[in-house]
Amino acid sequence: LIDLIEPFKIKVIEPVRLVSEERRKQAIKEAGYNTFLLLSEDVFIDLLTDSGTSAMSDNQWAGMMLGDEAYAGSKNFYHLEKAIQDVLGYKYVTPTHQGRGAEHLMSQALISEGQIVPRNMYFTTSKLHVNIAGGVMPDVIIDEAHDPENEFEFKGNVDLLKLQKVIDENGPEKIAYVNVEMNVNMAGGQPVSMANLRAVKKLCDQYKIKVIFDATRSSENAYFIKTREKEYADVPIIDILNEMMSYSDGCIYSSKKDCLVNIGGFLATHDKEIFEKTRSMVVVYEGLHTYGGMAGRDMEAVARGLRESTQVSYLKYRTNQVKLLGDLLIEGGVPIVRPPGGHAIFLNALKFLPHLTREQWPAQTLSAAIYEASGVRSMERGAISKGRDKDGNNIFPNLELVRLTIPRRVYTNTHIEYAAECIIDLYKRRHEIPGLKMVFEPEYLRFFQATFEQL
Ligand SMILES: Cc1ncc(COP(=O)(O)O)c(/C=N/[C@@H](Cc2ccccc2)C(=O)O)c1O
Repeated sequence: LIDLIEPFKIKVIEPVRLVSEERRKQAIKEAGYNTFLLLSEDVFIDLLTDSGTSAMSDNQWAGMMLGDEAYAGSKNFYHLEKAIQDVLGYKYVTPTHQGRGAEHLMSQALISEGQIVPRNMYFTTSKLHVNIAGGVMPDVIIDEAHDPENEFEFKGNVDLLKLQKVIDENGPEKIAYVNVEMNVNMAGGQPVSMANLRAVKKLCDQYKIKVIFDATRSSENAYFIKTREKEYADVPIIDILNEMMSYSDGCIYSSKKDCLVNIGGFLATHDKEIFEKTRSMVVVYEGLHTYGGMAGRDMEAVARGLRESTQVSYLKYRTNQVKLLGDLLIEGGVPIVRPPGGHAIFLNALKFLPHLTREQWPAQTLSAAIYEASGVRSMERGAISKGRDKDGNNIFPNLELVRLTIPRRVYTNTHIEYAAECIIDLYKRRHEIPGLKMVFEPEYLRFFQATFEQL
């Protein structure tokens, strides 16, 4: 039990309720079988995302009362800058309203038409911002990441041979930067090892290619380095993070995850040139360079949350709660991506619903069926998220997944057990679940707003 014990006690609660099965059937139909379109009040346990859904600490809430809402030079910005310098080791900080703001600035600043941004594995908004800036984003992740059952403990690693091939085939000048995400979301929340980060930087330095991290879940990645790379067993998380970031030129960071806040983002860098480019642009798209679309109080909450995210007792509880869900599902025979990720458990929808064709959207079908059966909301992370290729054809990735994403410091293990039990029950009657057909497809990031009907 000691591995699961919460390093906090609860002071404020927010009531949740399980609406009737009849209402759930109606609600998911009204939402076009897209969990993004459900009303929060119809959701019992919300495992859609870990983004912006954490519970803040008393320390962070106290910080909210210290918001310096000066338009320029807010003291909260300097607290945020100091926290990033201390925890991540970057000297320069550009605040943004959330991760996409930082992705927009970074891609606009560093990419010219036709350039390439190799990344371990794509993320939807990251890829779109690279495309908007005129670039392409080939995946260079190791093959193990595409095998849901493979138990390699650093499935987020960059495949150095694949990266070398992209450089050799296109020439280093065509590479805008190499982009490495930590606890790779689309691979199942899978970490990158310190050894791999070091090797990627060494390779890129040979060609003077910049390395930019997506550090959105880097505290949880640091915890996996501490627990899985033996030389780091006794190294403090803050020192592991500093070393990780030393193998990059800069990062984008959606504060809505590991920084334990409801809104916020930033771009941080060791490189004065990147800083000056992005700082000049932030005033066009986000706000002044000392608030970047955040209120002072929000910057204070991020500064305090980033520091809190380096506490081992918290990271141990957090990642073990995710693993609890994974272990319960494995015990129940439910196919999931292994090993359990840092922020979520990913169901293998192809194995869960083998009677459906890819055009019946197994992952979309499963996430809707889970909600109807249990009131638990999850997110489709398969072909609907992957989208279409440049010829407009649907892409059907190996990883047709449903993400059960655990918010930080929000749900108890009883909630986790309830979700597992309901999914195991659904698995037993999986052959009864009909597929879906898409009836509306928006232009961008279709998974947010597409609607479906049951076949
Ligand atoms: C590795 C990584 N990098 C950047 C961002 C953007 O940050 P932001 O603009 O949201 O702050 C995200 C956001 N991830 C959220 C929200 C989301 C976003 C798009 C599709 C589905 C869900 C999620 O995974 O739930 C991320 O995971």
